[in-house]
Amino acid sequence: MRIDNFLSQETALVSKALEILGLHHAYGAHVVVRDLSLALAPGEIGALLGASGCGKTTVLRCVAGFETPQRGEIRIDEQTVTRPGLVVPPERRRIGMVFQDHALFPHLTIAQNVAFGLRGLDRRARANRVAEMLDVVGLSTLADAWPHQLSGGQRQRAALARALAPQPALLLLDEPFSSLDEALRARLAHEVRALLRDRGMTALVVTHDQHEAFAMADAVGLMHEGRIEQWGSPEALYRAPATRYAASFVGEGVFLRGRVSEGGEVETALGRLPVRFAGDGRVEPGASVEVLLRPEDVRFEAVATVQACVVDVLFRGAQCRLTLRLDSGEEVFALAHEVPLLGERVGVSVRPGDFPAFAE
Ligand SMILES: Nc1ncnc2c1ncn2[C@@H]1O[C@H](COP(=O)(O)OP(=O)(O)OP(=O)(O)O)[C@@H](O)[C@H]1O
Repeated sequence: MRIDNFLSQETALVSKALEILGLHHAYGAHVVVRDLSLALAPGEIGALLGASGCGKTTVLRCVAGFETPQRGEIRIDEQTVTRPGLVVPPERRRIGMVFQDHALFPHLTIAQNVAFGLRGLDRRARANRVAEMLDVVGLSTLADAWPHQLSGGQRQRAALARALAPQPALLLLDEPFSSLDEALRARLAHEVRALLRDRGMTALVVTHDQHEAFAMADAVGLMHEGRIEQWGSPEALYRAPATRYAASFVGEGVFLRGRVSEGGEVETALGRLPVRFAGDGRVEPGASVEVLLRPEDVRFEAVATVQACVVDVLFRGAQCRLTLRLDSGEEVFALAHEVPLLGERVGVSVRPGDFPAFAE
């Protein structure tokens, strides 16, 4: 057997907890999801990240069974739940859901909310499962409280316990923490990731907040106008953006103009920089390109051959983010521990390594 045949058969054998193939959905004439495909292995946490209106929630609603796409197939735990001519109803998809707005039943206690999806179990098994789930999310002492007596973060934990209680095959989370303040959001994202990993739960999170996506997911799909622009680990999205859009959406940074030299490096106002081109990786010498520089790529130094003027200082506690204007008129960010004076001229250098570059 040829090695490539062997590999493709191996790949086919790896089970998938969620598979979306060629999904296409329009509301009337307005196409919002275009030929979108993705897969999650069992226990994997994926995130769809993107600007408002790019179609993330629509993908989630198709997976949940609330929307019927015009084309494409969705498989949950190897079972087809959506394809042309077949739409399995939401309650038969073995999914759990957590939404932004808590959606707890206000007239039921927290324990009764968690028990809601457990009608198939006898009284004792149900009580045990509720107690276990409340323990998992740290709400055991609030079992008899009413939803309005809980804080926003506690309500989201309760919603998570309710979604996980029936032991779904897949958990869907739609902007789960966006109604919470920033510090709590970061803490809960981290906690929920640990909890889902612990239980081996497969999950798909939809968010416009890259910090939330990075904190929770193993793989992130950056969506743009109904398509996945890039699918990869948070590190890959940040360090090796596949497109200029991905480079500008994820993280902070600036694009520095430059020209490709004979040796494949790029001449810029910060000197000759080694680069990596996305796509097929080839750009002709002489071509105009843009090089992505993140704040941590640029160093501010007392002595350096390139000088710049400090035009802005953003104090962030442990570090400051400086905006430095180069003699070319272009501005770059740099991180610094010391705070220089506004208007001061300082030396600038670039860390060793190569940088993502995009043809103009
Ligand atoms: N039921 C609907 N009928 C008509 N248009 C809709 C409907 N639901 C969503 N849309 C439109 O489809 C587009 C994508 O919406 P969707 O909610 O999927 O995007 P999103 O990326 O989740 O955005 P947000 O983060 O703002 O929720 C938007 O332009 C929206 O106005």
